[in-house]
Amino acid sequence: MKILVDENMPYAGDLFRRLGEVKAVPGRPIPAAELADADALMVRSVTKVNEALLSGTPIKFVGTATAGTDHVDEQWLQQAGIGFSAAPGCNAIAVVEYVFSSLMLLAERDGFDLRDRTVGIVGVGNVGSRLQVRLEAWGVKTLLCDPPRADRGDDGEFLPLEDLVRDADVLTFHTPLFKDGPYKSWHLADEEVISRLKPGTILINACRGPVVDNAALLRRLEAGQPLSVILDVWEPEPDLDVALLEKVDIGTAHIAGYTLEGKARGTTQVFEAFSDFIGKRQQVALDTLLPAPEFGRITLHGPLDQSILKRLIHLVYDVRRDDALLRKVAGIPGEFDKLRKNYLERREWSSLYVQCDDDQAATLLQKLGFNAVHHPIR
Ligand SMILES: NC(=O)c1ccc[n+]([C@@H]2O[C@H](COP(=O)([O-])OP(=O)(O)OC[C@H]3O[C@@H](n4cnc5c(N)ncnc54)[C@H](O)[C@@H]3O)[C@@H](O)[C@H]2O)c1
Ligand SMILES: O=C(O)[C@H](O)[C@H](O)COP(=O)(O)O
Repeated sequence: MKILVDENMPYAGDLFRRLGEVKAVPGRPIPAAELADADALMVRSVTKVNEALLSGTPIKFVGTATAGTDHVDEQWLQQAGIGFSAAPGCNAIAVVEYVFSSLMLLAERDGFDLRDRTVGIVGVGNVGSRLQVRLEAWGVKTLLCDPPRADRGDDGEFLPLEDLVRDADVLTFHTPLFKDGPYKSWHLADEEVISRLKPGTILINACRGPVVDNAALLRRLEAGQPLSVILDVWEPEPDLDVALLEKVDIGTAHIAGYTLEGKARGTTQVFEAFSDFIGKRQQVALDTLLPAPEFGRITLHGPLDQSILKRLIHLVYDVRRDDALLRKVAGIPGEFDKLRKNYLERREWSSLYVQCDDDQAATLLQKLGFNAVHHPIR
């Protein structure tokens, strides 16, 4: 059995080799000749999976090691009898930590306490709900918008987008990209929505570029609308508008989900789904794959305040490194994808063991996702 895996899928070789012959290939585009004799295809979000790619090939299963699935024509796969699995939630923690890393940066730069701000979360799924939990653990008020969940009658107070636009100081988007249908999210933040944002609003897009109308956003910023903007995703990718990048406060190359843990979870989720599909069910413990982190252990004296939390967060991951890397190469063909391919190792907060002599600091850090313990420190 021949299994094609995207070359940007850590641990894929080691895992899929247990099931067959593995060939690592570029994802943008997948070399057509490799598909001619392959049985399974494991992709990332850069590969459009549809009839044009797979018709006439022997592919029987497609896995995408990503949360988003807008690059996959699931309806066609189903009618073609091709098995499919995504990796829901695999990188949700990474995106949450990206958002925190960015907000801590702006809080320090602009001199505000995050706990005095209200954060509007649009899309309260794997990412949005984890973001809500961590923000609330830190004492930040959140407002939630998720029409599909509201319509399903899920617990929680779900508000219309207009309310978040009116009342939130930070508006952060975490929806799938739906180009049409009842929950269309294409240009959810259009020119009208953007123009109604309060002065000083922080606008974040870490889901899919076209959820925010990039041309409209640039027009509003050029017209002097006072916003802070954090963009991890762009319309279009990889050829983002450099003029927009120059106007945003933080701009990165679609890497919000790129922790080692997030990528490893993505790979293991599709590996497990494929092993199940072929009737050779296997499970993988994530910690057997991951190396020791660069910073493994730290001691913290006394209580936790925003400045200390900011330093802890940035010790594990400081978004400025990815912002600087993108600004250096933006506009040069091929460089956006190269940044993503050669992404520097990044870990999640849980990789940092924090020994605290303050009980409350330890409890709070645990709630925020650090591996914290309360222990007297000599
Ligand atoms: N930048 C990155 O690296 C990165 C990483 C992970 C996910 N993503 C993107 O973020 C999206 C969200 O990720 P997730 O794991 O939370 O997905 P998810 O499917 O778990 O959650 C998405 C939520 O959005 C809601 N939603 C759908 N349409 C909506 C609309 N029109 N308005 C408001 N809410 C709506 C859904 O009901 C759901 O609760 C993914 O689909 C993916 O495209 C990006
Ligand atoms: O949908 C996702 O999971 C993310 O957007 C993911 O991080 C995208 O990364 P890629 O698949 O493009 O490497």
